[in-house]
Amino acid sequence: MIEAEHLTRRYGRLTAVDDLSFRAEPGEVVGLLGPNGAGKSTVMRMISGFIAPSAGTARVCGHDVRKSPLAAKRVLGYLPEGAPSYGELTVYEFLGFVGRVRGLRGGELRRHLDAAVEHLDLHDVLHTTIDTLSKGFRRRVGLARAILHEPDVLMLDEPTDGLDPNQKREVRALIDAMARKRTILISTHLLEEVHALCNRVLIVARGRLLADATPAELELRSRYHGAVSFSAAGAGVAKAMLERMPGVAAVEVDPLDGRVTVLPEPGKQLLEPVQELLRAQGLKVNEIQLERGRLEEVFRSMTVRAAGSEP
Ligand SMILES: Nc1ncnc2c1ncn2[C@@H]1O[C@H](COP(=O)(O)OP(=O)(O)OP(=O)(O)O)[C@@H](O)[C@H]1O
Repeated sequence: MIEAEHLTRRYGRLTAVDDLSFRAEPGEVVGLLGPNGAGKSTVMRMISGFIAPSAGTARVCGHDVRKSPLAAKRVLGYLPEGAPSYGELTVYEFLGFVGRVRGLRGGELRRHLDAAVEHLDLHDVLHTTIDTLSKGFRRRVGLARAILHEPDVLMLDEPTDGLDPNQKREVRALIDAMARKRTILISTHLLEEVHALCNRVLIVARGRLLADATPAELELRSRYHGAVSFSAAGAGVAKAMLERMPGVAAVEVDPLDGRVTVLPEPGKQLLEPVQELLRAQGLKVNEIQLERGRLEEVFRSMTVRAAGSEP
């Protein structure tokens, strides 16, 4: 479990992290989502004990990261931004080194190494120098390093940043497999990552926590929640009629593909009335969809509002 209470970090006059409180429980993958410079890495650096908070506390599995740093580090695996490692070592040498630093020796070290290599599928590159690996494999080595001591809590700072789409998918599948019993905190600025991995999201901007919710709860806040979208030949003609329909807040037509989206007033159901109107107009609908809401729009409106709230 991770508990952050009123975490604050100031750099001179800049408050990089401002009074942030949250909990992440075992079995949860919590996404720390925010634009560049929001303070995500600073939060992780404080929880990992890498830098000290200016105020507030963090606990990892109940261990205060300031008062009991060794106990906290023992239960925490951390993949820092960019997953730095010793590039001139082979994967085997590097993980062996990390294991020894972690206090593992002999058979115990071998068992942990084997498990991490197996989990991250590193057999084929075990004796390859890290600098010569693809980015995807280097990230896997970083993840192997983070889980080597079998921690209960994992913190991954932008774990798929800089990877190509296939590598991103692979790394996400690996993280998903690690999630079962652990507490995982992932920082990202990618909404697709939240969709793919997280069961809870903390939205931060300018160091402040703007939302702590499940992706589904955030979708509820979207003005597209309950919207009906469809494409049909000649759909533009129906726009004016749809706009006049009771319960409709707005109608948008995509300038690129002509897809129509009918946005509801709060709490209004539009699927059936829209279908009825289209039928009555004799429009042949190719495909019609009821939207759950758009995380992108919620994220953008929250973070833009936060950016505008102060000089
Ligand atoms: N050592 C430092 N000295 C001064 N300012 C810093 C330092 N580290 C971070 N900052 C500032 O604190 C703010 C938060 O930075 P942080 O790296 O935590 O953001 P982030 O959300 O992780 O961004 P990114 O996604 O770009 O990595 C930024 O304005 C950054 O410039």
